[in-house]
Amino acid sequence: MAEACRMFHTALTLTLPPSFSQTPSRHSQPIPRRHPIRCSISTTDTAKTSVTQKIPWGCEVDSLENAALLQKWLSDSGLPPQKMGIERVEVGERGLVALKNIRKGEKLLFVPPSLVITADSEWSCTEAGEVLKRNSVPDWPLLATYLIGEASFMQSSRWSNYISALPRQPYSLLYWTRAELDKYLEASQIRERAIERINDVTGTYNDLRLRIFSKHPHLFPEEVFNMETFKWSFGILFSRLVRLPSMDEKIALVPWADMLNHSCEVETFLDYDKSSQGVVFTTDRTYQPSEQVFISYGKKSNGELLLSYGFVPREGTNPNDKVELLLSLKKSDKCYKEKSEAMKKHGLSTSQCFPIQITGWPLELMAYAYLVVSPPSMSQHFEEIAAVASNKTTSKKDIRYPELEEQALQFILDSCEASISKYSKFLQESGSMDLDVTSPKQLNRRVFLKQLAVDLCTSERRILFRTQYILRRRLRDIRSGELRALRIFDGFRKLFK
Ligand SMILES: C[S@@+](CC[C@H](N)C(=O)[O-])C[C@H]1O[C@@H](n2cnc3c(N)ncnc32)[C@H](O)[C@@H]1O
Repeated sequence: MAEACRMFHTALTLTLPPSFSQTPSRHSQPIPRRHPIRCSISTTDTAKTSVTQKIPWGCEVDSLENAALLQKWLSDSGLPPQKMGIERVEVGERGLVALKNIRKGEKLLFVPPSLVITADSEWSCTEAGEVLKRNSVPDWPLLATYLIGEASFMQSSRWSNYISALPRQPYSLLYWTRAELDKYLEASQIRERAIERINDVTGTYNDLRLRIFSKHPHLFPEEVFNMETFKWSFGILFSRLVRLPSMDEKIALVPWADMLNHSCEVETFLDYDKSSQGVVFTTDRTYQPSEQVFISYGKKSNGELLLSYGFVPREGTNPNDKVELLLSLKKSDKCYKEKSEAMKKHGLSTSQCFPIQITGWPLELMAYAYLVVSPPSMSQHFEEIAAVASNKTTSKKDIRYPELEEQALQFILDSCEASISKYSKFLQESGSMDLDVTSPKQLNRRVFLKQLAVDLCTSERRILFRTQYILRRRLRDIRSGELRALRIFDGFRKLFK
């Protein structure tokens, strides 16, 4: 799923194209009967009421009964015999476990295209699909609507066994309220990403409602297609949708394959295999019977994994972990106007985030720091530095201003320390908890969210501590080098005297 899941962190343009044709459907087909469902219409505070009471499909996250029915339906529908079975597992609640010895380099799964859900899948209500396609609804909102539509048909949908095995409430930051995000993720930039994502999903739903659903209420009744059900379907898409590079980069829900959990220690991902004509992955290690089999959801940081999948890997196990460091240009800067204009011109903001890994930080961050600390005498270079900071330049990237280096590093260090103190404040206040989050069902929601936040903040602060250490050492070296140079210069002066 690595490649496939890379899509989840690309900027998501959920909003629909501005011009929606309102042409009525050419051929109206009888609409299959929907099972009566009672979904409440859009709520503003999502956590006040549990979604479990609202979404009448799907199952508890650890339900094996529905998973067994899924497994049987898949076999009856053409899924070849498998070397793995769905079981309750320690990491990820349900997962695929080896039933036999599995070799390294073996291809597994072979899910045929007929069992894969894409934007081209047939709708139980053909007319609804046609309306969306006629309105050029992009794949993500189209699939979200498709999933709700199929779910509402329950047994009459061909995907009913699949949908019944999906979690009724996927783990996702979409289900955190604004108050919970503010309280638990105040220190982390993931909070902003979550708010942005929630707004995207809300905006997409409102857009669809305004432009399409309200015009075709017989196809998209509000009791079925509402904010609650969209939150569910987007939660499912964020945590299960994959991009299949060898299937023209199509995005797809792949039943069975989406029972595989993520491990930071493997690199293998799902893709379409043209020779066997199925979705497969190739193991990059051996598995003994009863061992859980993993794939990679992509090179994602702990924050990104929490955002889309609702979990944080064990501390220190994610080599792709990173933290976003916020750097800001002060309004009191003598060249605020010139610098902010140069930033704006290159798509930067006066408060800009840069990713930091345990192994270091990008050149863009250093360029941004140079720009912030550069004196008025360097105003002719502002544009050039901003271009490097924005990563949109084709010219040589590695700019160096030795005379500004100490100030730039000190500026980054100050920003890093300000961020560390935010994390430390949260971690101190939350107290040191040692709770097992592998069975969140038993844990009270607040404790569960708090533990996830503690895990995330601990891992992000760890990267910042390392950055702080490197910055301090570099500054110490620069300063001691300067001191040495000064002493040598002083020695020469005395000699000449
Ligand atoms: C693609 S689904 C995998 C199947 C899922 N466990 C199930 O039972 O439906 C992704 C979800 O599995 C869980 N998951 C996957 N990898 C995990 C991990 N390493 N640790 C904890 N949870 C994980 C998360 O809840 C995530 O949202």
